[in-house]
Amino acid sequence: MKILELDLGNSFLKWRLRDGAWVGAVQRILITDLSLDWPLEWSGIQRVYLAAVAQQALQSALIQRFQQMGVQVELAQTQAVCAGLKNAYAEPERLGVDRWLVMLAAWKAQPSACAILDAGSAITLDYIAADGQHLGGYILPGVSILRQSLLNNTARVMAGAETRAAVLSPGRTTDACVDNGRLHLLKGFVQSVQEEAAGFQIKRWILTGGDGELFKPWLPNAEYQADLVLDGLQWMFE
Ligand SMILES: Nc1ncnc2c1ncn2[C@@H]1O[C@H](COP(=O)(O)OP(=O)(O)O)[C@@H](O)[C@H]1O
Ligand SMILES: CC(C)(COP(=O)(O)O)[C@@H](O)C(=O)NCCC(=O)O
Ligand SMILES: [K+]
Repeated sequence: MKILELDLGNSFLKWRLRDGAWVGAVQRILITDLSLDWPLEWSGIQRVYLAAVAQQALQSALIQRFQQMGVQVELAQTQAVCAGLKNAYAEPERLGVDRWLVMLAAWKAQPSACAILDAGSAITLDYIAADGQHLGGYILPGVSILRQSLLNNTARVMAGAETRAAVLSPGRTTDACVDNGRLHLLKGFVQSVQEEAAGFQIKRWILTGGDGELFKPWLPNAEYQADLVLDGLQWMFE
């Protein structure tokens, strides 16, 4: 059966095709480049699995497009419990479905204590204990949002195009001060949560999300897995 897996985040729509054991390459498009008449070039798809945390209107428009093609869309919903993984939220459905799916994918791949850092539009961190209990987590502004919110709320901090050329040393231009400052902030966060995770007996670290690579130097033993949201969809529906 030909399945289309979709991850509608706050910055990008990511997708891949799956047919039995065959899995296609992941592709992505910026949400701002998505129009309602965006061509859906897929043919012969029998099902669509969708994880969405973007605006409701966009989610509904996407679902409607597939329905017009006669294709059923399975919309992922955050669960309270699945496969021994237990959501920490008192109102489980309020936990972002992308967070739930990355936890599910990590837990299914290896049911052991872990910390999962997902650096997308927002940065999320979630802890899972050895018995599958989600211990909760954190939501932070993402790498781009951090910079953009600074530029948007100050009159004279004017930086040029965004780069990833930052270093951990004092800047001598506005650009360098902004970018290097952000790097220090993120490193400090990672160091702080590593201490906390150790207190929870968590040694396994997993990195994901569009900006996941940026965190690698501070988490050298982390597994980097680019497509955990899409991986999680399979576990939810099959
Ligand atoms: N052209 C781009 N436009 C916007 N963000 C980009 C771009 N290239 C890389 N990024 C980075 O990718 C991040 C989004 O990563 P991703 O995991 O795909 O997010 P989401 O799941 O929230 O859509 C952004 O926060 C930004 O830092
Ligand atoms: C925290 C998020 C914005 C992350 O989204 P993303 O960066 O992947 O676009 C998303 O998981 C979300 O909207 N969560 C709902 C609030 C919560 O998880 O408590
Ligand atoms: K994210």
